[in-house]
Amino acid sequence: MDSTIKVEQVSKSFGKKTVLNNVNLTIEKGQLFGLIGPSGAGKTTLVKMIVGMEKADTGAIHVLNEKMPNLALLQEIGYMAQADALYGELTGEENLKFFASLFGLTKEAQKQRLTYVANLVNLTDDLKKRVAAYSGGMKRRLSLAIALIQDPKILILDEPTVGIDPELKLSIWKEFLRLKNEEQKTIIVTTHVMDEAVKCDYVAMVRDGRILTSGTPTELKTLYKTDDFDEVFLKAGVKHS
Ligand SMILES: Nc1ncnc2c1ncn2[C@@H]1O[C@H](COP(=O)(O)OP(=O)(O)OP(=O)(O)O)[C@@H](O)[C@H]1O
Repeated sequence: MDSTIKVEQVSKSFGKKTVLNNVNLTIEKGQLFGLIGPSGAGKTTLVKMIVGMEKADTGAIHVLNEKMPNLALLQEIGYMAQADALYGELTGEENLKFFASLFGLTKEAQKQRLTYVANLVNLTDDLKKRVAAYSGGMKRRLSLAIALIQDPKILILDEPTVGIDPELKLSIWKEFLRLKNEEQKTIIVTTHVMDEAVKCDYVAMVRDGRILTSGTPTELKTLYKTDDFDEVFLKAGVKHS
């Protein structure tokens, strides 16, 4: 098995509610993979299972050929959750140092990564401020920086650009593309914004716990005979309703 992430026949329920229903996905090394779908579709549950924070009821998930969940793989997976998990009483820098210390980085490597990630998300000048005094967008940016701190092979980013202004959003997407193209990172991004979907190499559209359709943005536009990605989603939904 050579794919970086393989999700096979995965289903998950919470109580009586089926949240994921027989999901299959294959994500290759160096791919920027978009999980697109409305609120409640099951995207967060799916990425949490890939990270190893939730367990599938049935089916299997493999990351870098290891069956998930697997604690040893946390070093290789940078995860940015939808809700920021930050220490408000600490400064931005202290938060970054804390998370860096969880991974096996030398002091020098920690310093270099800290400077790089802070600069990347435009927080260098705010590192000495307490996180409790950060705006919502600054907290998102700090969460993104934390996901990148250990230089993982895989990045799993749950709605990474929500609450971030358009200019920074563009520069963050530029960096995702650079990480993928130059460093062969494998990146999963969840979003409900279609202009982000078209930037992905491969897109899976999720609704009601099922993958409605998947393919490259160009393949999907051809398949559904439209240039408008919103319309692809609507047409895929009608086909499966
Ligand atoms: N721990 C849980 N217990 C019970 N229900 C849950 C739990 N986690 C998620 N759900 C339910 O599962 C469904 C899918 O939620 P999920 O967060 O995966 O969707 P999503 O596509 O990420 O939506 P959003 O874009 O709003 O985050 C929702 O109906 C949600 O209420």
